[in-house]
Amino acid sequence: MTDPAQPGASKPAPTATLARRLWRDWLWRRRGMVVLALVLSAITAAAAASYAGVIAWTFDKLNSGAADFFPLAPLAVVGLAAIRGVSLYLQTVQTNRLALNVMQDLQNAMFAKLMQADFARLQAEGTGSLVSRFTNDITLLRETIVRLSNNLMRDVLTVIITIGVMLSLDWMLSLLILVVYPIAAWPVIRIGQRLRKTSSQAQAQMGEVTGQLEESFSGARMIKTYGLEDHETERARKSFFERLRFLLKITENKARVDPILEVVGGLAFAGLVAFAGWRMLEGETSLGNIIGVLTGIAVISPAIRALGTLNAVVQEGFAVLERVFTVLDTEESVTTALDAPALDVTAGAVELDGVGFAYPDGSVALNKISLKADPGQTVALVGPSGSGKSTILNLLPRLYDHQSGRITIDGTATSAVSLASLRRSMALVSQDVTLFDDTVRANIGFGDLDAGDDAIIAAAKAADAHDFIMALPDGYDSPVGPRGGNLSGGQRQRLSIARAILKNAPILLLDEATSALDTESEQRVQTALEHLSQGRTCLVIAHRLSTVRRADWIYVMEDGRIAEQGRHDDLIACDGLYARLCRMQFEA
Ligand SMILES: Nc1ncnc2c1ncn2[C@@H]1O[C@H](COP(=O)(O)OP(=O)(O)OP(=O)(O)O)[C@@H](O)[C@H]1O
Repeated sequence: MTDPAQPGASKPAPTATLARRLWRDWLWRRRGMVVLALVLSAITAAAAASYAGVIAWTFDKLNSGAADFFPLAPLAVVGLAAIRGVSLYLQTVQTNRLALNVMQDLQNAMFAKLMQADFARLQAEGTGSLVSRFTNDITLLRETIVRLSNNLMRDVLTVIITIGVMLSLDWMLSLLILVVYPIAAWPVIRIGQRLRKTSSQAQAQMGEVTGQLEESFSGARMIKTYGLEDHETERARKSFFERLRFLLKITENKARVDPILEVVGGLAFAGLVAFAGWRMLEGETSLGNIIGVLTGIAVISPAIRALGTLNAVVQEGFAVLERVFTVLDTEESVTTALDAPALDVTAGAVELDGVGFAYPDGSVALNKISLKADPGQTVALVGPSGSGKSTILNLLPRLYDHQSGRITIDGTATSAVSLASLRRSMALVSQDVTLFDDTVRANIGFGDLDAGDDAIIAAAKAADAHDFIMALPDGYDSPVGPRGGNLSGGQRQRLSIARAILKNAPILLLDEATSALDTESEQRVQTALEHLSQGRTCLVIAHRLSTVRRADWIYVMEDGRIAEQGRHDDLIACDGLYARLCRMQFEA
């Protein structure tokens, strides 16, 4: 049986990058919106450009003494202003709607992609930096897209149509302007390029700052008890200073744009006045034409100015877009074939055979590890810190892929089955409990999203959590608070055990809590864990004497290898590493 709804299923080689496909699909789906925005932009631009023609016509008529024409001129201007006002409003709303839709699509695509991303990648990037992608990056991108769609369509059209009108009035004068304006663009483009680089660095640094702030606030207990307030303040001060440096650099670059445009604009205007005066004295152009061309400049100047600064904004936005597209186009490395069969756990035998693994940074964590847990057995992993115990628990649900050897469940290689089915077959109960800021019911319910109330309550009873839940103000509907902050450590652990019971997976991966709970709490957690491990194959990183005594088999790890194995009494009798660890770790 194949299992199509699986994370990490490798798809056929794409013909275009995901980002490009997304963009194409998006344009096609929203073609109506795009066309409407373009039409409204064109009307707005045409209304603006018409000012030059109307003014030229009016002054030439007045100059020729057609006094009866006079009331028509202001009426024409008012009419144009009204058309422009209405179309400007509609166009602004339409282009903003368009931009916000792009943003939402990108946000959704990026979040969905990151949810499917390799665990290694999420670990390496860090929470702060990931969050910053959705806060800073997306905000910056929204500003860019809004500016881009507002200014690019409308202003480019305004410039093109107005220049057309100006050329028809006096092509020589107009050409002079067309020669001078591009000269202004060159330094602006250079500034934009520099800005893009700085902006990219500033975004990355913002991610670091966010991560650091999170650490400082979430570690408040440790910071206070260790008296690290000054140290943290100093660390934050350095990051804020670094941020200031980047922002100042960006501000300086942006601030250069307007003065450059001002000076070049002034020069152009002076040249124009001199040239126009000379042509008029020579009788080669009319007063109406000159005033019309000047009106044209007045119309295109703000548009060109907006386009000039737009370049800087766009460069900034491109830096962000590059980061977003990199996320979208990164291929996962933990994958299975699309038609990979679902894992069928018949008994629950877990086996590692000569497994070797090094983390992405090259540090070797496991060296030819062979171990097995027979169906229904509890196998304990014991060893000094850094010996590779957690790594084994990471490899079983394929959070990371081993590089050599074989990992099998009931004889089937974990790499040959769908990731979703593999992960469905295991429940992980870790010492750092993850609770979402939701109700007690929802937090247990994550074990099985289809479970009804009865199943949730039964799981809570088996985890010895029902009584304390009923004592909460709203029972199962009580919020657990951010990170489960409304509950005690033991209560949080019992909720996570209830969640695992509800998941009802045949294989249990358990990382026993090292942090001390009070005796009563610990006893309750222990009882809950005993319920949970009944009838399941259980691999446990053991920190308690009672666990190792009860275990069917113990693997003692050292430097990524199995140093000893056996049952508790036999290993104690050998008086080797295990006996030493027992004396230090458990009996203390
Ligand atoms: N994400 C990671 N990136 C790089 N190296 C890592 C990573 N996680 C663990 N390691 C390294 O792999 C080795 C095994 O670590 P592991 O966490 O499996 O040990 P452990 O026995 O579970 O330790 P502890 O009891 O302290 O949790 C260690 O040398 C550790 O430094």
